[in-house]
Amino acid sequence: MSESTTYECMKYRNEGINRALEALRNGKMIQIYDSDTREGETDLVIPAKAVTYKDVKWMRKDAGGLICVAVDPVASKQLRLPLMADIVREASKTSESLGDVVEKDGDLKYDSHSSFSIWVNHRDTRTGIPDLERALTIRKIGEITEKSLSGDGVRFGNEFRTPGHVALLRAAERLLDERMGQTELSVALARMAGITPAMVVCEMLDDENGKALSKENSKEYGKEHGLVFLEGQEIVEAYLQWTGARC
Ligand SMILES: O=C(CO)[C@H](O)[C@H](O)COP(=O)(O)O
Ligand SMILES: [Mg+2]
Ligand SMILES: [Mg+2]
Repeated sequence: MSESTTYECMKYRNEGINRALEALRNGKMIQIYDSDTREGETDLVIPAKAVTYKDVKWMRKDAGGLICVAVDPVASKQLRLPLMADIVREASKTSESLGDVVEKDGDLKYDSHSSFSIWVNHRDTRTGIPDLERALTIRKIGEITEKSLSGDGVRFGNEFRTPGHVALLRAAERLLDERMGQTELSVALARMAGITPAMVVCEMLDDENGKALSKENSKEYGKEHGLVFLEGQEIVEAYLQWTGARC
């Protein structure tokens, strides 16, 4: 059986996973909550290639966190997307003040390191911030990820410039074996769905109390908007099933 049809034979005991994969294949939004012991945050999540300016508006107004695109580790390597912390560490060799500020072991209370890469705009944008322009940059990140994974020798800098207004996140090389942030959880789901593994994530924040939106309120929001809500552990278990699957 070919790679692209592998997912068709997979059905998961967890109905939420089946529904989430179906939604993602149809370019629809879902929610991913990482875990009570990590950030304790829920992100809105949608495939980059499917994003329209209305989705950017939705994330900006209803979620309110950072709008980022998580990129598969294989594509990240081929596209030479660096971790921002590595760039700053390198630059600190000639600028001492950067050495003070760069992320160090133990800095993050919820993980070993952040997944932030560079911030980009597509070269066809003007300022890069309006919903239409961010949507264009995001879709183009989806397209270049797809091209890169299909073996096209693409050059990231031909299409994008940095600094920009869309944050790239580089998924960990060993994906869920290494890190269980929404960066890796969303990319794992994309692989399972058989879609391009470039995924938009945006944290849901609470307008009333200044905190991240609680799990309960995120679920309630999801019910009102017909979104599938998944927790990190559910994705980890399904991904294990997927990686061990022989159809
Ligand atoms: O910090 C973030 C970027 O705004 C978000 O938490 C996002 O979910 C991706 O990060 P992570 O993989 O660490 O959860
Ligand atoms: Mg975070
Ligand atoms: Mg997160």
